[in-house]
Amino acid sequence: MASMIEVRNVKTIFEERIVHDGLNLSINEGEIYGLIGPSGCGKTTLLREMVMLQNYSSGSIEVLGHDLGSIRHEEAQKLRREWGVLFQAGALFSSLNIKENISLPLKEYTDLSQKMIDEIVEFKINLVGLKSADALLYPSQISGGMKKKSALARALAMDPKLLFLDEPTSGLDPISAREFDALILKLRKLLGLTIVMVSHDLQSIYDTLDKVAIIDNKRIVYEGDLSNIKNTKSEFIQTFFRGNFE
Ligand SMILES: Nc1ncnc2c1ncn2[C@@H]1O[C@H](COP(=O)(O)OP(=O)(O)OP(=O)(O)O)[C@@H](O)[C@H]1O
Repeated sequence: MASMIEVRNVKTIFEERIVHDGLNLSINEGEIYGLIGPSGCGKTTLLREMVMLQNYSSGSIEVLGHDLGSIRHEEAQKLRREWGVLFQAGALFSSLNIKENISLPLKEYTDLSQKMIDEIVEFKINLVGLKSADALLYPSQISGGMKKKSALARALAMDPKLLFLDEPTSGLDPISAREFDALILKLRKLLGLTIVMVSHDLQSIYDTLDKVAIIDNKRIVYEGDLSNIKNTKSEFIQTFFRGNFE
């Protein structure tokens, strides 16, 4: 299995505060990989480091074979097109309709014709389970579930190999959350994506993740699949999973 992301001995220090004290993990092609841990343990920070939105203090992160610590500007620009990111807030532009939101990366990174862009956007809208007629709605006119789907369609606009999701089901009602989980599984199968996901949603964790890294006390206390997790001595793990191991 090809390795997509390698995190080696990563330390992250904000002023005096040590957030990560030597993280190691590896994410393989085709995996849905979860980052789990107590609030404030640095899950979002690690995700941001993986997509070059945040610097780490030492160690190394390699994404698709590129060492982010020594990457050149042009190479970095190219690499950014290889992934899609769905942040917690969804972050759609409120002044743009769904179609315009999804078109943004295609306009920014490609010189495709408007007709071509329209076709790609139409395809992505259907791919995430929205209707073609939704394309002209503005973010204020759609439900939370539809916002997440629209943001996901935008993250997929450039046909990325890698997809980063920060708590994708947070704020969704249980039905929409399960629908979103099913969508993620479908997309992985259909597009062969590798997915890195921060999550607090126990159902989502069990239903979608192949492998997890649990961050606690600044370190990875567990990396592996969920079936072996119950034997790990960690107060967070025992509390979080409430003894409900698979
Ligand atoms: N740019 C920054 N400058 C200073 N401190 C920061 C910065 N970014 C994050 N932090 C701190 O790093 C710690 C980890 O934050 P992070 O958001 O990564 O945690 P998290 O595990 O994702 O939390 P949650 O589950 O609550 O979203 C927090 O204490 C946060 O305040």
